[in-house]
Amino acid sequence: MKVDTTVINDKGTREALGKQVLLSVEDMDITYGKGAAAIRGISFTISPGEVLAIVGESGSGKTSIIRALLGCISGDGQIAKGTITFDGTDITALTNEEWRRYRGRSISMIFQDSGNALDQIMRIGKQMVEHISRLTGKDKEAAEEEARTLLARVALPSDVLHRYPFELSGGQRQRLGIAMAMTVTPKLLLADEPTSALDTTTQAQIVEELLRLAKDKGTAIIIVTHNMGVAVHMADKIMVMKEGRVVDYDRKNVIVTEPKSEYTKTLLAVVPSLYGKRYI
Ligand SMILES: Nc1ncnc2c1ncn2[C@@H]1O[C@H](COP(=O)(O)OP(=O)(O)OP(=O)(O)O)[C@@H](O)[C@H]1O
Repeated sequence: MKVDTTVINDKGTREALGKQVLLSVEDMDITYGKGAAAIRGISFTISPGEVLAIVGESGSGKTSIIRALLGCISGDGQIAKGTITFDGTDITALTNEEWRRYRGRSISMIFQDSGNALDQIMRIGKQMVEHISRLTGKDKEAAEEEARTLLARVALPSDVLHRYPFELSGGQRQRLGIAMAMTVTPKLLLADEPTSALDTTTQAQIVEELLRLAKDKGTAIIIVTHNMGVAVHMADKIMVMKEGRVVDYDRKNVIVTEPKSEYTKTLLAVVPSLYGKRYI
């Protein structure tokens, strides 16, 4: 089995990587129904502790790629071509049972509306304790302690444990979903517009928490965002998508200083006015 052990260096050429590549996607096409491939020729790699941002306008294919990595492309979508190698295994060939083992443990996901996936009429404490016990094997007391720690990490008070999801605001529910996704330290965390529903202060806090996860625990993070400012702030590598194709993919500093496509230049042009020079 071939695992890509190269990265794109600052000069835009591939070079051998000292550390192991965690995920390697090679020449992947995704089709929906019988039509031509909606997503074409996707190739990228990510190493432990690295943050990759996938940026692009609505419909450019970001969510399809994330879903392919989770084995759950929506509708009649499928991987028509290419390979996805995760931790040395070709995950395009997994059985449903094997997928279940991967999801939540090795690969975690934060959706745009993570909080809405919760049972709205079951107390949050009960849901968290069950979730933590199932993934970690901890007893009720230890799981409750862990639940408090996770809530603190996303700036939610521990009295949330006694409440129901429907009693929280949308932003609080999203933070709760993010806390649950952090229950185990996944090797790979996929985050699809994780902060778009949150106010600016909470967004910054969640971004810092995600970056800490990458730095301290070596979790590789793929963040999907339409916001180039967030990508430039967070990511080590940036992949820019347009109409189902990659138009730029490189280390952040290369994307910022020498973008290849006009589209990337357009996205970058609005960043300083929105976020100030400190992100560049
Ligand atoms: N279930 C589906 N059936 C048919 N086509 C689909 C389906 N899901 C996505 N597509 C098509 O695939 C392409 C990429 O969509 P995708 O949702 O991956 O884009 P996106 O960049 O994540 O968009 P957004 O930012 O709006 O979430 C689009 O042309 C879309 O119409």
